[in-house]
Amino acid sequence: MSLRPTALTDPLRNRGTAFTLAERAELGLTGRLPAAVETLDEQASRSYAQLQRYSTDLEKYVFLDSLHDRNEVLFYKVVAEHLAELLPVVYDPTVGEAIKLWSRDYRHSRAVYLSIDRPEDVRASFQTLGLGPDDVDLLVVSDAQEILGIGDWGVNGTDISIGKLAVYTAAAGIDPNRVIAVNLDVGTDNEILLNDPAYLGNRHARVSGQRYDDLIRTYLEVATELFPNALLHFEDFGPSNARRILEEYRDTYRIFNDDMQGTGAIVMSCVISGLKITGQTFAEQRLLVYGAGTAGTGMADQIHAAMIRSGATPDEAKARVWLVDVDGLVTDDMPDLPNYQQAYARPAAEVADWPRTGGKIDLVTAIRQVAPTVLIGTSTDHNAFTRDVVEAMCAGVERPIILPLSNPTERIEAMPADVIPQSKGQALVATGIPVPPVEYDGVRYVIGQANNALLYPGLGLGTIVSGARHVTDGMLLAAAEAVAGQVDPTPLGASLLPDVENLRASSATVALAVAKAAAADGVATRTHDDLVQAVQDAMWQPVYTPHPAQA
Ligand SMILES: NC(=O)C1=CN([C@@H]2O[C@H](COP(=O)(O)OP(=O)(O)OC[C@H]3O[C@@H](n4cnc5c(N)ncnc54)[C@H](O)[C@@H]3O)[C@@H](O)[C@H]2O)C=CC1
Ligand SMILES: CC(=O)C(=O)O
Ligand SMILES: [Mg+2]
Repeated sequence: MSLRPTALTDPLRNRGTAFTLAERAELGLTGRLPAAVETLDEQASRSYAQLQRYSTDLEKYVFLDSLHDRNEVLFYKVVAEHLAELLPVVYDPTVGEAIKLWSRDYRHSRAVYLSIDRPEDVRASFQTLGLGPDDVDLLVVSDAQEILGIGDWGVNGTDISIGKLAVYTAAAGIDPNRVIAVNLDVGTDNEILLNDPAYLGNRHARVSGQRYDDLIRTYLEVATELFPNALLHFEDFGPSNARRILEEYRDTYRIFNDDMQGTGAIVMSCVISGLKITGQTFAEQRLLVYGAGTAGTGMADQIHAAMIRSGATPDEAKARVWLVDVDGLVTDDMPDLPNYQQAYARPAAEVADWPRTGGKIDLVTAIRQVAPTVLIGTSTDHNAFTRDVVEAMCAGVERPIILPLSNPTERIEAMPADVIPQSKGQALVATGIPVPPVEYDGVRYVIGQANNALLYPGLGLGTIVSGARHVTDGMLLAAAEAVAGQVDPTPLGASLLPDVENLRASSATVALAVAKAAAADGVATRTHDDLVQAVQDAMWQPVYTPHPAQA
């Protein structure tokens, strides 16, 4: 029996058993479906019940991934109805497990693959989609060098672009018909992949230097020329490339680096909430970042800028930031200091008499010397925030903000179930992964999820609605304040961030603030009489609209 492509095989058009008899006749589907005509609600109940039969999150991921490839509306209906439960399945942390197995479990190909070995194919690869200049709002691209906290996964990292896009749609109603997931396959340095016969990517080491830079430039030029209104989201690039690309191109193209800017902004939200409790200003903070790569230095940049806005001079602000990386406290006498750490390297003379272990100033020592008000973990160093670390933080300040942000679960610096009791309930904690509340001394501590997923969907929606030419610092700050503005963190045990359950409403609020900031910064290209309504109207809903053939 021949199974030629039909509306049943196109996930963007497919409705399965929800196709009416008239639609079935119109679309050439007569006799191709069982007799029942179901509602979307009935289909969603069945799919959710099917999902419950799987016991592991990875199995659930595979089930939802195939639903996504079968019927896009139904997939988003199920995810939207169970957002807090399913976000960790379609996204972080489960997506990390799926990425490790991606080539072996290869099922489908909804992304665009751009190969370093065929740069001449970039344009043709996008043209195969048959999309016009007004058809695309958003592209998410990754070269997969630093996927979450699990490192280099080459073409397997395609699923991070797809997962980030799924969150854009589930959380902020970005139209899934108007997005493109992209993998830049520049090779991989992951020996496991290079020696795995099942690996599907370019089987050579990562290419860097001029050829890499040329591919990035070609991608930016071609994507912008073909889809001039689209936001170009960069995800999980290595620290040096992430920063270089953002700095070089952010004034020319509409680009956004989620790990630097999105994470920086969600951390800003946490600190804004924390300061409502401590009653301090940004200029009074002392920030220690443990793991000074893409995300860590991106956060340092945004908190440094906030210190200046709240009254510190640039030098005073810089003197309130400390980075600790693999070689301990980052100082300006260290050889081969990467460019992204240089701005915050401490003068060696300043720390000459600080105690050293194995020649380096370790995390606990730095905390004892500095008494940070904010400790951020973006190191991938699992369990690095030991009891000693937490106690040293509490010895320095009354209510330390402690943010173990590394993903996925096997990389997190500390679990709140340990940090809360170790700090006797004093630490203000948020994590990158979702974690349950902690009961301690009769109080229920709700732990906010400081994952950029709470921020970037609304930021993207606001950028699209306003047609912003660039993503400005003002838009990032507006997003951070809009997220923090949705919670009252002052009751004991309250979360620093809004609940994931309310993510859709939260994203709309963020989008509104971002669109206003785009206008204030002079980068908006679209004006709306009623911005609130414009944001609502822009949010795609998982419903079956009248079929074109019936409309
Ligand atoms: N919560 C969130 O929204 C986000 C969390 N992250 C997480 O942050 C972590 C880092 O991500 P990226 O910055 O993209 O990676 P990266 O590779 O750019 O940075 C990691 C940094 O940690 C350092 N490091 C590694 N081992 C260390 C150790 N034992 N002690 C001290 N420093 C160490 C590395 O030298 C590097 O400078 C990942 O786990 C990632 O999942 C990243 C972006 C967003
Ligand atoms: C959340 C995220 O973007 C990361 O862990 O890389
Ligand atoms: Mg990331």
